[in-house]
Amino acid sequence: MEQTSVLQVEDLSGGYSLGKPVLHNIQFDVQPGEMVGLIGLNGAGKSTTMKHILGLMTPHKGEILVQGRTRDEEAQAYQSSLAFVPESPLLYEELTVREHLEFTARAYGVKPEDYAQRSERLLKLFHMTEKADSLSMHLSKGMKQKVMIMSAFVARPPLYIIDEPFLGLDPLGIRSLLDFMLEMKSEGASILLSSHILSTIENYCDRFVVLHRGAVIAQGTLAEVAEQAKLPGAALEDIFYELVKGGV
Ligand SMILES: Nc1ncnc2c1ncn2[C@@H]1O[C@H](COP(=O)(O)OP(=O)(O)OP(=O)(O)O)[C@@H](O)[C@H]1O
Repeated sequence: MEQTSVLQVEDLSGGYSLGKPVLHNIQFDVQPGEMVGLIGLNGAGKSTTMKHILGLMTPHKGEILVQGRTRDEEAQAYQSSLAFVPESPLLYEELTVREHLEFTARAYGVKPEDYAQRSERLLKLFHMTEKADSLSMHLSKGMKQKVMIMSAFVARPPLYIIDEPFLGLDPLGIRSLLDFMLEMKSEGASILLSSHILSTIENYCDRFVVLHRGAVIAQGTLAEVAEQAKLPGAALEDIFYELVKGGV
Protein backbone atom coordinates (compact mmCIF):
# COMPACT_ATOMS: atom_id res chain seq x y z
CA MET A 1 0.00 0.00 0.00
CA GLU A 2 1.27 3.46 -0.84
CA GLN A 3 2.18 5.60 2.17
CA THR A 4 0.14 8.81 2.61
CA SER A 5 2.24 11.95 2.29
CA VAL A 6 2.23 14.06 5.44
CA LEU A 7 2.16 17.15 3.24
CA GLN A 8 1.03 17.31 -0.35
CA VAL A 9 1.06 20.57 -2.27
CA GLU A 10 -0.91 19.99 -5.47
CA ASP A 11 -0.69 22.43 -8.37
CA LEU A 12 -0.86 25.41 -6.01
CA SER A 13 -1.23 28.90 -7.44
CA GLY A 14 -1.85 31.74 -5.03
CA GLY A 15 -0.89 35.18 -3.82
CA TYR A 16 -2.03 38.34 -2.15
CA SER A 17 -4.49 39.48 -4.83
CA LEU A 18 -6.42 37.41 -7.37
CA GLY A 19 -5.16 39.23 -10.41
CA LYS A 20 -1.51 38.96 -9.39
CA PRO A 21 -0.47 35.42 -8.42
CA VAL A 22 2.84 35.05 -6.61
CA LEU A 23 2.92 31.23 -6.71
CA HIS A 24 2.55 29.32 -9.96
CA ASN A 25 1.55 25.64 -10.07
CA ILE A 26 3.66 24.56 -7.08
CA GLN A 27 3.84 20.81 -6.66
CA PHE A 28 5.79 18.89 -4.00
CA ASP A 29 5.28 16.56 -1.06
CA VAL A 30 6.85 15.66 2.27
CA GLN A 31 6.83 12.04 3.40
CA PRO A 32 6.78 10.72 7.00
CA GLY A 33 10.22 11.05 8.60
CA GLU A 34 11.51 13.35 5.86
CA MET A 35 13.12 16.77 6.09
CA VAL A 36 12.62 18.84 2.93
CA GLY A 37 14.48 22.10 2.34
CA LEU A 38 12.52 24.86 0.60
CA ILE A 39 15.10 27.16 -0.94
CA GLY A 40 14.93 30.27 -3.08
CA LEU A 41 16.12 33.86 -3.36
CA ASN A 42 14.47 36.72 -1.43
CA GLY A 43 10.94 37.04 -2.75
CA ALA A 44 10.92 33.60 -4.42
CA GLY A 45 7.73 32.65 -2.57
CA LYS A 46 8.90 30.48 0.36
CA SER A 47 6.96 32.31 3.08
CA THR A 48 3.92 32.67 0.82
CA THR A 49 3.95 28.91 0.21
CA MET A 50 4.14 28.36 3.97
CA LYS A 51 1.26 30.77 4.61
CA HIS A 52 -0.89 28.75 2.20
CA ILE A 53 0.07 25.51 3.97
CA LEU A 54 -0.81 27.06 7.33
CA GLY A 55 -4.23 28.05 6.01
CA LEU A 56 -3.54 31.77 6.39
CA MET A 57 -4.07 32.26 2.66
CA THR A 58 -6.54 30.64 0.26
CA PRO A 59 -5.19 29.07 -2.95
CA HIS A 60 -6.32 30.59 -6.24
CA LYS A 61 -5.93 27.12 -7.69
CA GLY A 62 -4.85 23.67 -6.52
CA GLU A 63 -4.99 22.21 -3.03
CA ILE A 64 -2.93 21.36 0.03
CA LEU A 65 -3.36 18.13 1.95
CA VAL A 66 -1.95 17.43 5.41
CA GLN A 67 -2.15 13.72 6.23
CA GLY A 68 -4.49 13.31 3.30
CA ARG A 69 -6.99 15.99 4.39
CA THR A 70 -7.58 19.52 3.16
CA ARG A 71 -8.16 22.27 5.69
CA ASP A 72 -11.72 22.72 4.37
CA GLU A 73 -12.53 19.07 5.07
CA GLU A 74 -11.39 19.08 8.71
CA ALA A 75 -10.00 22.37 9.93
CA GLN A 76 -9.20 21.31 13.48
CA ALA A 77 -7.48 18.03 12.59
CA TYR A 78 -5.54 19.83 9.83
CA GLN A 79 -4.40 22.61 12.16
CA SER A 80 -3.41 20.35 15.04
CA SER A 81 -1.32 18.19 12.67
CA LEU A 82 1.20 20.97 12.17
CA ALA A 83 3.34 23.44 14.10
CA PHE A 84 4.92 26.55 12.65
CA VAL A 85 8.13 28.35 13.53
CA PRO A 86 7.96 31.82 11.89
CA GLU A 87 10.90 33.80 10.60
CA SER A 88 10.43 36.48 13.28
CA PRO A 89 9.33 35.61 16.80
CA LEU A 90 5.75 36.52 17.73
CA LEU A 91 5.36 36.30 21.49
CA TYR A 92 3.03 37.53 24.22
CA GLU A 93 5.19 40.12 25.96
CA GLU A 94 3.70 39.49 29.38
CA LEU A 95 3.93 35.72 29.39
CA THR A 96 7.02 33.93 30.65
CA VAL A 97 8.94 31.37 28.62
CA ARG A 98 7.34 28.53 30.58
CA GLU A 99 3.86 30.03 30.14
CA HIS A 100 4.35 30.08 26.37
CA LEU A 101 5.25 26.40 26.40
CA GLU A 102 2.29 25.56 28.65
CA PHE A 103 -0.08 27.55 26.48
CA THR A 104 1.01 25.74 23.31
CA ALA A 105 0.93 22.33 25.00
CA ARG A 106 -2.66 22.98 26.12
CA ALA A 107 -3.72 24.17 22.68
CA TYR A 108 -2.39 20.91 21.19
CA GLY A 109 -3.89 18.73 23.94
CA VAL A 110 -0.51 17.49 25.23
CA LYS A 111 -0.85 15.37 28.40
CA PRO A 112 0.52 17.14 31.52
CA GLU A 113 3.15 14.43 32.17
CA ASP A 114 4.38 14.63 28.55
CA TYR A 115 4.43 18.41 28.78
CA ALA A 116 6.51 18.32 31.98
CA GLN A 117 9.07 15.96 30.52
CA ARG A 118 9.29 17.65 27.09
CA SER A 119 9.48 21.20 28.41
CA GLU A 120 12.28 20.45 30.88
CA ARG A 121 14.26 18.68 28.17
CA LEU A 122 13.78 21.52 25.66
CA LEU A 123 14.69 24.22 28.18
CA LYS A 124 17.89 22.34 28.95
CA LEU A 125 18.73 21.59 25.34
CA PHE A 126 18.32 25.24 24.30
CA HIS A 127 20.12 26.53 27.42
CA MET A 128 16.99 28.35 28.57
CA THR A 129 16.35 26.77 32.00
CA GLU A 130 17.58 29.89 33.79
CA LYS A 131 15.20 32.04 31.74
CA ALA A 132 12.15 29.79 32.11
CA ASP A 133 10.38 32.24 34.40
CA SER A 134 11.42 35.44 32.59
CA LEU A 135 8.84 37.50 30.72
CA SER A 136 9.33 37.26 26.99
CA MET A 137 9.76 41.05 26.72
CA HIS A 138 12.95 40.65 28.78
CA LEU A 139 14.55 38.14 26.41
CA SER A 140 17.21 38.70 23.75
CA LYS A 141 16.31 38.26 20.05
CA GLY A 142 17.84 34.79 19.84
CA MET A 143 16.14 33.74 23.09
CA LYS A 144 12.77 34.82 21.65
CA GLN A 145 13.46 32.68 18.60
CA LYS A 146 14.24 29.76 20.91
CA VAL A 147 10.83 30.18 22.59
CA MET A 148 9.11 29.86 19.19
CA ILE A 149 11.18 26.77 18.40
CA MET A 150 10.57 25.14 21.79
CA SER A 151 6.83 25.87 21.54
CA ALA A 152 6.64 24.01 18.22
CA PHE A 153 8.57 21.06 19.59
CA VAL A 154 6.59 20.78 22.80
CA ALA A 155 3.50 20.05 20.66
CA ARG A 156 5.08 17.12 18.74
CA PRO A 157 2.76 17.26 15.70
CA PRO A 158 3.45 15.06 12.66
CA LEU A 159 4.48 18.08 10.55
CA TYR A 160 6.74 21.06 11.29
CA ILE A 161 6.80 24.12 9.03
CA ILE A 162 9.96 26.02 9.89
CA ASP A 163 10.76 29.35 8.22
CA GLU A 164 14.42 30.46 8.32
CA PRO A 165 15.02 29.43 11.95
CA PHE A 166 18.77 29.99 12.22
CA LEU A 167 18.90 33.79 12.08
CA GLY A 168 19.64 35.16 15.51
CA LEU A 169 20.56 31.77 17.00
CA ASP A 170 24.08 31.33 18.38
CA PRO A 171 26.17 28.36 17.16
CA LEU A 172 25.10 26.23 20.14
CA GLY A 173 21.44 27.03 19.44
CA ILE A 174 21.84 26.10 15.76
CA ARG A 175 23.42 22.80 16.71
CA SER A 176 20.71 22.05 19.28
CA LEU A 177 18.00 22.78 16.72
CA LEU A 178 19.59 20.64 14.02
CA ASP A 179 20.12 17.73 16.42
CA PHE A 180 16.58 17.98 17.73
CA MET A 181 15.12 18.07 14.20
CA LEU A 182 17.05 14.88 13.41
CA GLU A 183 15.65 13.27 16.56
CA MET A 184 12.08 14.24 15.61
CA LYS A 185 12.68 12.91 12.10
CA SER A 186 13.93 9.59 13.47
CA GLU A 187 10.65 9.35 15.40
CA GLY A 188 8.70 9.77 12.16
CA ALA A 189 8.01 13.54 12.09
CA SER A 190 8.16 15.48 8.83
CA ILE A 191 9.79 18.85 8.44
CA LEU A 192 9.52 21.52 5.76
CA LEU A 193 12.38 23.92 6.38
CA SER A 194 13.22 27.11 4.55
CA SER A 195 16.67 28.62 4.88
CA HIS A 196 19.29 30.64 3.04
CA ILE A 197 22.09 28.93 4.94
CA LEU A 198 22.56 26.31 2.26
CA SER A 199 25.84 24.91 3.59
CA THR A 200 24.11 24.13 6.90
CA ILE A 201 21.00 22.46 5.52
CA GLU A 202 22.81 20.61 2.74
CA ASN A 203 23.70 17.73 5.04
CA TYR A 204 20.45 17.64 6.98
CA CYS A 205 17.66 17.68 4.39
CA ASP A 206 16.64 14.52 2.56
CA ARG A 207 15.33 16.48 -0.41
CA PHE A 208 15.18 20.05 -1.69
CA VAL A 209 12.53 22.10 -3.49
CA VAL A 210 14.04 25.02 -5.40
CA LEU A 211 11.61 27.92 -5.83
CA HIS A 212 12.31 30.71 -8.27
CA ARG A 213 9.93 33.57 -9.05
CA GLY A 214 7.09 31.59 -7.50
CA ALA A 215 7.65 28.37 -9.44
CA VAL A 216 9.46 25.12 -8.64
CA ILE A 217 12.48 24.97 -10.94
CA ALA A 218 14.08 21.82 -9.50
CA GLN A 219 13.43 19.29 -6.76
CA GLY A 220 14.83 16.06 -5.40
CA THR A 221 17.77 14.73 -3.41
CA LEU A 222 21.09 16.58 -3.52
CA ALA A 223 22.22 14.19 -6.28
CA GLU A 224 19.00 14.75 -8.22
CA VAL A 225 19.07 18.56 -8.08
CA ALA A 226 22.78 18.41 -8.97
CA GLU A 227 21.79 16.37 -12.00
CA GLN A 228 19.08 18.91 -12.92
CA ALA A 229 21.67 21.71 -12.68
CA LYS A 230 24.14 19.58 -14.70
CA LEU A 231 26.63 19.80 -11.84
CA PRO A 232 26.99 16.24 -10.52
CA GLY A 233 28.77 16.05 -7.16
CA ALA A 234 28.55 19.83 -6.54
CA ALA A 235 27.69 21.55 -3.25
CA LEU A 236 24.11 22.79 -2.76
CA GLU A 237 25.23 26.43 -2.93
CA ASP A 238 26.82 25.93 -6.36
CA ILE A 239 23.83 23.93 -7.61
CA PHE A 240 21.47 26.66 -6.41
CA TYR A 241 23.50 29.42 -8.03
CA GLU A 242 23.58 27.54 -11.33
CA LEU A 243 19.81 26.97 -11.24
CA VAL A 244 18.79 30.56 -10.48
CA LYS A 245 21.48 32.64 -12.17
CA GLY A 246 19.77 32.73 -15.58
CA GLY A 247 16.50 34.15 -14.33
CA VAL A 248 17.54 36.73 -11.72
N1 LIG B 1 1.85 40.89 2.43
C1 LIG B 1 2.17 40.91 1.14
N2 LIG B 1 1.40 41.61 0.24
C2 LIG B 1 1.70 41.61 -1.08
N3 LIG B 1 2.74 40.99 -1.63
C3 LIG B 1 3.54 40.28 -0.79
C4 LIG B 1 3.31 40.22 0.63
N4 LIG B 1 4.26 39.43 1.19
C5 LIG B 1 5.07 39.04 0.18
N5 LIG B 1 4.65 39.55 -1.00
C6 LIG B 1 5.27 39.32 -2.31
O1 LIG B 1 5.22 37.95 -2.62
C7 LIG B 1 6.44 37.52 -3.25
C8 LIG B 1 7.01 36.35 -2.48
O2 LIG B 1 7.39 36.78 -1.19
P1 LIG B 1 7.76 35.78 -0.01
O3 LIG B 1 7.70 36.55 1.27
O4 LIG B 1 6.95 34.56 -0.14
O5 LIG B 1 9.28 35.43 -0.39
P2 LIG B 1 10.37 34.56 0.38
O6 LIG B 1 10.85 33.54 -0.60
O7 LIG B 1 9.83 34.06 1.66
O8 LIG B 1 11.51 35.63 0.58
P3 LIG B 1 12.60 35.89 1.76
O9 LIG B 1 13.71 34.94 1.49
O10 LIG B 1 12.99 37.31 1.52
O11 LIG B 1 11.90 35.68 3.08
C9 LIG B 1 7.34 38.75 -3.33
O12 LIG B 1 7.22 39.29 -4.62
C10 LIG B 1 6.75 39.70 -2.31
O13 LIG B 1 6.91 41.03 -2.71
